[in-house]
Amino acid sequence: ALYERAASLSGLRYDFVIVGAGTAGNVIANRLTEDPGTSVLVLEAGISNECQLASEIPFIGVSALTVLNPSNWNFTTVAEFGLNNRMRDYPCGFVLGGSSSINGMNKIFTELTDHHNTAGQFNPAVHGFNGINSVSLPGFAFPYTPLIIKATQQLPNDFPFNLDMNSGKPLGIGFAQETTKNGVRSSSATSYLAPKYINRPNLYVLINARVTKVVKTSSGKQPLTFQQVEFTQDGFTGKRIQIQAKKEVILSAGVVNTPFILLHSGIGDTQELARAGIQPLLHLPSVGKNASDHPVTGLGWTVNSMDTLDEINRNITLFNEAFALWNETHGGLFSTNGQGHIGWKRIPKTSPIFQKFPDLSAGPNSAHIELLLSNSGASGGSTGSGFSVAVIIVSPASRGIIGLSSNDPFQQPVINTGALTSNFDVLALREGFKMAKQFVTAPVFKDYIINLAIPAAADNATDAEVEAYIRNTIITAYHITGTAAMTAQNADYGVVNPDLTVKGVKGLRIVDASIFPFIPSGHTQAPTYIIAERAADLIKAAWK
Ligand SMILES: Cc1cc2nc3c(=O)[nH]c(=O)nc-3n(C[C@H](O)[C@H](O)[C@H](O)COP(=O)(O)OP(=O)(O)OC[C@H]3O[C@@H](n4cnc5c(N)ncnc54)[C@H](O)[C@@H]3O)c2cc1C
Repeated sequence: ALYERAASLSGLRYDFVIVGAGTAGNVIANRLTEDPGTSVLVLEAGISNECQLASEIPFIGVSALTVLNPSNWNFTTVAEFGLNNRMRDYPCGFVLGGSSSINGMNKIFTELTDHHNTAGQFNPAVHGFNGINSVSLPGFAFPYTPLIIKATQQLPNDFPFNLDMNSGKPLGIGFAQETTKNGVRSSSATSYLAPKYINRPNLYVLINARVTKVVKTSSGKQPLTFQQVEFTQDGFTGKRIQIQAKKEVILSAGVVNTPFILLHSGIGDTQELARAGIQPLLHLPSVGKNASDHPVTGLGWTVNSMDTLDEINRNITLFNEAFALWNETHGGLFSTNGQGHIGWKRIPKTSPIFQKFPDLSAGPNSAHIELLLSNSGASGGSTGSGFSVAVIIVSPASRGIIGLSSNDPFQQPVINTGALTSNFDVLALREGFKMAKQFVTAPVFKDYIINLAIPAAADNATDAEVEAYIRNTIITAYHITGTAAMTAQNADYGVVNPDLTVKGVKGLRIVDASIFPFIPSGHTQAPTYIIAERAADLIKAAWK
């Protein structure tokens, strides 16, 4: 059941204690409690997802929830060197479902389970249909779809149509797939913690419970063991409560908070810990390092059409009509995340980039660049209509860090995504601009595209001007990963072993997006669900 206060819990000892009821944490909670003899407590710092309308409505979710909001940790990065010392908001979910309750819902690699395949926009042969989390196609016909499809026919070599980007072969342009069900967001909370699961008598989920550290339970010469967590429900000065795990503590607090909790527990770089005034217990210098993110910039064009999504973004009457339709039917534009089509492209092998840098993509079928095609202007201007392409580098070379600002677990972590600190990423984004500009040369756009709305990225702009535009406009795809990276058992770096146990420690495992050694060349929520499903099997096998 769901609990609000620790005093209502049945006790202070459970087989497994999971920190974070987010994307991964809820999968583990669900799978481990399939065995009625296994007790699981999940501690979630954030609020309940019940009655969070903005989270439910796919179209407004990201824009409403990435600004200052109770469902969001509302983090801010440090001034980032590669971004001309800009600081940026860095949202993470502070709610049941974690980031799956506030994210953009774009889904790469999973099942489709509902009824939106109205015109053959995906390949049923490559999907399962019984998954717990739901995936759908947009239940709304975007006005630009015929143009996009025609363009793939006119430029088939560079922009082939891809019937299903989740077939394992993502390259090309196809229909977006999203984590929605019948027009409503499907998060790990609405799916893996659905009533039939959360009502299991062996599953306890406590909200408003902020874990401050994991606690060493071994003494003397025993292996270093962490089978206890400390949390509070009443802020910095609140009473600390200790909970014991009979078998394991599983950290699923996400890419920022998982390394933050490890550091506050004395696990990390001993010098960094000592500087922050934390007693070092285990020297594991990779904790918080290797942060990898997908930087996003983009191009926009004005178009010769009134049939775009620009009007709804500025006309409150139209907005309210679409909202009313969603309220009545869960249909219409608001039933989608607004993303009709996505493209995945490789930078050609012959590009001079690869004379200076290695190819960091995962393989010959993995993209370097993602092109998110939007049926509206880049900045939702007050007049006119547009078409825009968000250009994202999905095989970035830059790496950042999550660190400590003090020994106070209520201070926000130091977040430096390291964006654009490798020149590879700047050069790759310039290649992405060329791809986006080439796409709109398809004859079908001749009477549609009027002009590029961004002079700083015009064809006659200098390389320095384009680079300045990129550094000044980069936002994030919110795909940070890798801060507790998995490496081989005997590696001299990394944070977790291939079974996701923390190196050099007993009783502690990490299951969330922080364990990826390399950032996936797609979006990150589907790989996180996959990691969590696999981890649940590993944990069950370890305790059989
Ligand atoms: C705004 C946004 C948009 C995104 N858009 C997309 C998208 O369109 N497609 C896509 O594939 N991916 C997207 N992502 C990324 C994707 O959602 C994440 O990679 C994924 O959800 C991470 O899952 P996780 O389990 O690692 O962490 P989370 O899902 O963030 O879960 C961590 C949980 O731990 C809790 N927690 C943290 N610290 C503590 C503590 N001290 N005590 C107790 N609980 C704690 C948090 O509150 C949270 O509930 C987006 C992310 C964001 C933030």
